[in-house]
Amino acid sequence: MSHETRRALVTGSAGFIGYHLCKELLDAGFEVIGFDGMTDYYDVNLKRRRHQNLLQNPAFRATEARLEDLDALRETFEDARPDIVIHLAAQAGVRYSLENPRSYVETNILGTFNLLECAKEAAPQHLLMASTSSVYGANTDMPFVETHMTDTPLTLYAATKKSNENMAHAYAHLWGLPITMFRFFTVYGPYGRPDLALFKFAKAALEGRPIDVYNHGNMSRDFTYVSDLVKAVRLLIDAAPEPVDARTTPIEGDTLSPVGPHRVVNIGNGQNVPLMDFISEIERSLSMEIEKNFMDMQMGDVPGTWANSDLLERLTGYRPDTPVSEGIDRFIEWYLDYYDVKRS
Ligand SMILES: Cc1cn([C@H]2C[C@H](O)[C@@H](COP(=O)(O)OP(=O)(O)O[C@H]3O[C@H](C)C(=O)[C@H](O)[C@H]3O)O2)c(=O)[nH]c1=O
Repeated sequence: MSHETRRALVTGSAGFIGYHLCKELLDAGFEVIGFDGMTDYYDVNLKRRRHQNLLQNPAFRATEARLEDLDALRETFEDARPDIVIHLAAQAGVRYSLENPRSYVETNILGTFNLLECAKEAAPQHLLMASTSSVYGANTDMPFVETHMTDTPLTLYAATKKSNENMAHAYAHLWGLPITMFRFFTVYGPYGRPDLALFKFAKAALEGRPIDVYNHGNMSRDFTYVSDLVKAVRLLIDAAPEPVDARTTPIEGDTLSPVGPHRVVNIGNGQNVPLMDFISEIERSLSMEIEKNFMDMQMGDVPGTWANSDLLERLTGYRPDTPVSEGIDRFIEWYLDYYDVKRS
């Protein structure tokens, strides 16, 4: 490996987005050090398989430990000596935060605090961390722009992610640590999380069961294809927020903090797709009609999301653009193969 090789530490490397990001970084020539708690929020075998796939590449290695385990995290940082840190490990999921709120505080608040402390000591060139479109909460002014109000979270999940944005701001200000926070919009694709709508809908349909459709289908999402998202993250690595005294030309609509190298960026597809259209695309892809069980709005859910991705494009020259029809086809192809589904 050449001296030029950059080392990236990725937390949540066995997770859905982490897995795809590690692949993207390995393809781009990074040495990648993964860190994952392998929690049993969903099927751990899927997480194991993702790590196994990554381990095929000699430039990847990983530690299995929880973020809450400060000693293990510190040891990983000392071993990795990362140039770049990408913090994706989290307790994710909107609705599960009503069932098990404590896990969000433990992983997202305490775990992220540990991560920030380790990053402060390791002083990487750039720390990039995941936030979520859920921070827009009760805001209905769409598309969501990064400068919109995010003071009305509807779940503890959103509240912990907004706290992460604020904690990161304090560390950027106090210690000069360059931090980019990305707000992800409903990510989907192969190797996706089993609790996400696409996975649940495809599984139920193929097993001949009805799907639960929330708010009687009157919802919409900015569904973002995972390969687009990880490409955006990779490009943002080289767009670190500058220190306050080294700034040149301002960027229109930038969220750069006036008191530290901290910026927030939406990563979304820029399309507001009605839930029923998303379901129709799954039916088209599977060539079958799916039985629907229409339900009321779920507590804490937001009716719609839609990203303004102008800032991402100004920073990287790129904006996600995979249509849901294409992304769903790629997911279904993966699902049928991975679970060895025989169709008549
Ligand atoms: C699981 C499920 C979902 N839905 C609806 C609810 C939404 O309108 C849409 C997509 O739901 P999904 O759970 O895939 O994604 P979000 O609720 O947007 O949440 C996800 O994206 C955000 C950004 C994160 O930050 C969360 O971590 C992530 O879980 O389908 C149903 O109608 N039935 C179902 O069984």
